[in-house]
Amino acid sequence: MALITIDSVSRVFEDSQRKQVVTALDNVSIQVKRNEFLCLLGPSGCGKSTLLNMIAGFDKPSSGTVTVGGQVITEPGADRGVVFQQANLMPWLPVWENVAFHLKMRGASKADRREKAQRYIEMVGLKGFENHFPSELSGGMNQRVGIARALLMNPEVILMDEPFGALDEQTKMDMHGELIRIWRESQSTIVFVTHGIDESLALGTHVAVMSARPGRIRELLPIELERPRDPTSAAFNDYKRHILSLLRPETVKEPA
Ligand SMILES: Nc1ncnc2c1ncn2[C@@H]1O[C@H](COP(=O)(O)OP(=O)(O)OP(=O)(O)O)[C@@H](O)[C@H]1O
Repeated sequence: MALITIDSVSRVFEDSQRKQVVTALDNVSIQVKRNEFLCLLGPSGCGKSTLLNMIAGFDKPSSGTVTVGGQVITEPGADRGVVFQQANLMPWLPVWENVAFHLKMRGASKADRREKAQRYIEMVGLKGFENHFPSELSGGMNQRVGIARALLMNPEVILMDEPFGALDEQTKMDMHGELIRIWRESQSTIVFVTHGIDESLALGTHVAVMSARPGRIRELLPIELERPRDPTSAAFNDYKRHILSLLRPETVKEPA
């Protein structure tokens, strides 16, 4: 049984300023099972964030439905944690308070927040930095705080929108390894938006390759590569070649 079902979802935006309509997603259907790691891959503007936002409950389909655990999504919920490209931390709060921020909103005591935060701070490898402030941490460390904050609510699904987009290549590769460890440890289900082919192949159990606007699913690929994945291996590059061919603009056939 699928945990997430995206069923015939379309999303049309009305651009009133330019007096035009934009079809961001056109009849998209995907299913994600528990513990899968789905990467949504496609060119800029193909509707990846729009799709993720609908799973998060920040936006609604123009037609079709998104269900998580059998419930039709109409609003955000604690069953779905979201990690954005920017960690969006509170600069005036130390790491542990940022991690436990949602608990504070729910009125949990300081002792309870501190204790609950610790487990996730350790899970993302930030032990020793509990009392640091965001400005004292690197970009990668701030993203770890954002991931710990999302994990703390113990969500069934973690939704990530290009979370490592602003990081340098080496830090990004380190974070990939960390994220796979966290995904396994937390036994969560992840939907991860990226426009990086290598990133999608480093992470996903599945890669959904999307076409340029209007966004459609060109192919949903199960990725059968052993971990840790070697981006120089022949098998990795076979997948890469196939994805590149899917992303290449369709060539116009000459008339016979
Ligand atoms: N609120 C909105 N109003 C009007 N158009 C929108 C809105 N949100 C998104 N769009 C349009 O829908 C299309 C898909 O946008 P979306 O941000 O989902 O793409 P994306 O694949 O995530 O792009 P990127 O990789 O550049 O972040 C784009 O053409 C965008 O301009």
